[in-house]
Amino acid sequence: MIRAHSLSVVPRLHIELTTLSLGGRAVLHPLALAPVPGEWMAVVGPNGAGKSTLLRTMAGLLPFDGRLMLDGRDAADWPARERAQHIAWLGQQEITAEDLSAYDVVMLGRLPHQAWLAPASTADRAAVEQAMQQTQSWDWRDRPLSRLSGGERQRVLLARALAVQSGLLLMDEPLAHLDPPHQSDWVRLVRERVSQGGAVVSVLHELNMALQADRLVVMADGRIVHQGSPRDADTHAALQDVFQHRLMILQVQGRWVALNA
Ligand SMILES: Nc1ncnc2c1ncn2[C@@H]1O[C@H](COP(=O)(O)OP(=O)(O)OP(=O)(O)O)[C@@H](O)[C@H]1O
Repeated sequence: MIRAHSLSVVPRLHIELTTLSLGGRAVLHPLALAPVPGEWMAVVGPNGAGKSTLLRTMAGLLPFDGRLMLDGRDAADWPARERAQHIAWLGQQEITAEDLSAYDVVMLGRLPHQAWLAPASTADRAAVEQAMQQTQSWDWRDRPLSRLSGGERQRVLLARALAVQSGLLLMDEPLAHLDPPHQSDWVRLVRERVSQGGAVVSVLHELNMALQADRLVVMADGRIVHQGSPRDADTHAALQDVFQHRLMILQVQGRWVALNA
């Protein structure tokens, strides 16, 4: 695996939310969260807990009552291009141009760095190749997205988020469709990002992957009910609570794993 570009700027994001409503119903309740540079945060919780909504809110994609601050300034006051250089987003079931080649999809990640209608620079092309090599999607760079499998497509979309070379990476269910070796590769990529000082926040259903994060954010009913180390007993207790004690959390060869009870 090749090394990622070093991260020059890692912005501090901080959300303080009072409420967020969708379709006239409050789905997020008072909460605060601040990703830490050099840390991988995994957001977990049962279906409908509000994980994706929280992540979309942090990406500035949903209006809410409260404050979203980026480096001490209201995120809405940042020029959109500059903000997009600092925060990369990998969403679920994103609508993408299916006819674009995988290469061109990843190049979309470079838009925040490009002048209006300017051709891709050498740095843009290098960033795209590096991201596609890192996700092992370079071999199908010429194929349209519509002709890729679910997992292949997810690796292209992950490469697009990596190609932004942002200090903050927000990913909603990044492991969807990935087979076990590529899930492990994703964890290695995240580890590499945070070792360079980047901040990563991921919503994950795969608890065994989430238990490898630096911090677990446990959600239920639109609230953060616990934040802590995945190694702490109180974090395990919070997980047990939100999943109705239908889990076993065990240590196997030094690693915490969750099994369905
Ligand atoms: N467009 C919408 N209009 C109304 N309610 C919505 C809308 N989108 C989501 N919700 C509701 O908001 C709540 C939180 O949804 P969200 O997708 O954030 O949950 P989640 O924790 O990511 O769930 P999952 O694990 O199932 O992906 C759910 O109760 C959901 O039904």
